[in-house]
Amino acid sequence: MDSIVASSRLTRVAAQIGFGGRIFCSSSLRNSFLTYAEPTMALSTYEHELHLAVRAARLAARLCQTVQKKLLAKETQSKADQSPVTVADYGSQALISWALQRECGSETFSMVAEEDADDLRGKDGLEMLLRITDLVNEAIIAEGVQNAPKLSKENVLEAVDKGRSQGGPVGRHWVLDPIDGTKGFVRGDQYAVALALLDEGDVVLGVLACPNLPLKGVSAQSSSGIPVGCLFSARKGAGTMLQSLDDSFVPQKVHVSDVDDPAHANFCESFEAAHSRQSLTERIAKIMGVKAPPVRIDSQAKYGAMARGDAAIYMRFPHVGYREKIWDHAAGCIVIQEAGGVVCDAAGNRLDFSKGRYLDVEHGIMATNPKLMPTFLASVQAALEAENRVS
Ligand SMILES: Nc1ncnc2c1ncn2[C@@H]1O[C@H](COP(=O)(O)O)[C@@H](OP(=O)(O)O)[C@H]1O
Ligand SMILES: [Mg+2]
Ligand SMILES: [Mg+2]
Ligand SMILES: [Mg+2]
Repeated sequence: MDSIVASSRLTRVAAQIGFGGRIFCSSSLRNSFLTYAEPTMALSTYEHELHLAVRAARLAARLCQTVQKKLLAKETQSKADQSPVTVADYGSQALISWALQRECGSETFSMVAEEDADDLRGKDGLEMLLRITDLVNEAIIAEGVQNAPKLSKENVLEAVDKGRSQGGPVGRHWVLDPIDGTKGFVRGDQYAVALALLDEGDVVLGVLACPNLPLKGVSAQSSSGIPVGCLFSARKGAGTMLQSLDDSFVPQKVHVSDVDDPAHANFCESFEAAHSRQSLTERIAKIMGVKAPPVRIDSQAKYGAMARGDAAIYMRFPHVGYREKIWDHAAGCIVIQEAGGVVCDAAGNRLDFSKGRYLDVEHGIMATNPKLMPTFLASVQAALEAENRVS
């Protein structure tokens, strides 16, 4: 932790931005913030939006932490696709939607988010909805947001349903996974609150709040004394920063691993075998000459871990028929790219987040540093060809 030192200056500036009530950062009041803070400290492109995203993701992460500590069986449901969703997924989405609309205004607000409120409407969802409404109001009170009205259950339904946008190549759209890695969350393992901003089809900023990720080393034991709780933030052209989720350390720039010898590289992949074909990734690693066993963790925490060099390679090859969604990769993708990494599909195409809620890719998603990418791509293609020959 030696290089991560506390800074009252940065913490003070950060505290002036956002929901603390000291300065209300709606776009209409943005200029007054600039005048107040420091006339020379003009916020460059998307800097203001990144601050909002960081504050919103932190707020939601706190709600998730509260819930994860004592999650009850009745607080988890199964969605139509059999995947789990909890009161914290909905609560996180409602909070972020509410917080961003409060700052940015609701007229032109657009958000592409994973959850919708369908299952909360009607008798069967009422108990869960009441619990979510309590959690959201408690989180707002705990944050000390000034003049915040108490949200009704209808307000919560509306906030969740704001995430139904179709996104696309025109205009600005927030992209949210309120809990990425819900299976990890329910298991008590890794998960991430993942928030990105799409502008004219391009991801321009991304935030990953990873409450259970150690500040150093993805596999650090709790007995090591290394604090837990990371927040990665990236802005186009400005790099990727890592700070502690509790804001007690100065943000630090991170960089992907620069290893260029596969024999010294390691790779990360999904914890859940159902989410990525582990026999294929094993084959790819073998062809490439990677010797280390896979680091398996849930959620886009993988992208964060990779952005700071914990793993040199990321692989995700879903089983046939699965279609990726943009919220599962938008924030993580820019976090890696701004840390100097490359993200693409198995044909070497960059990921295109401008096509709506889905993210269509060839075979899967892969990431590494620019030096390893040519060998990595060739190994993936060789492994896929070998698989075709067998079947
Ligand atoms: N059969 C499947 N194949 C691939 N991905 C799947 C899947 N079922 C669910 N997922 C996605 O995998 C995400 C978790 O990623 P990871 O495998 O890296 O932990 C889930 O995000 P949610 O937990 O937000 O639903 C979900 O979108
Ligand atoms: Mg889900
Ligand atoms: Mg997800
Ligand atoms: Mg999710």
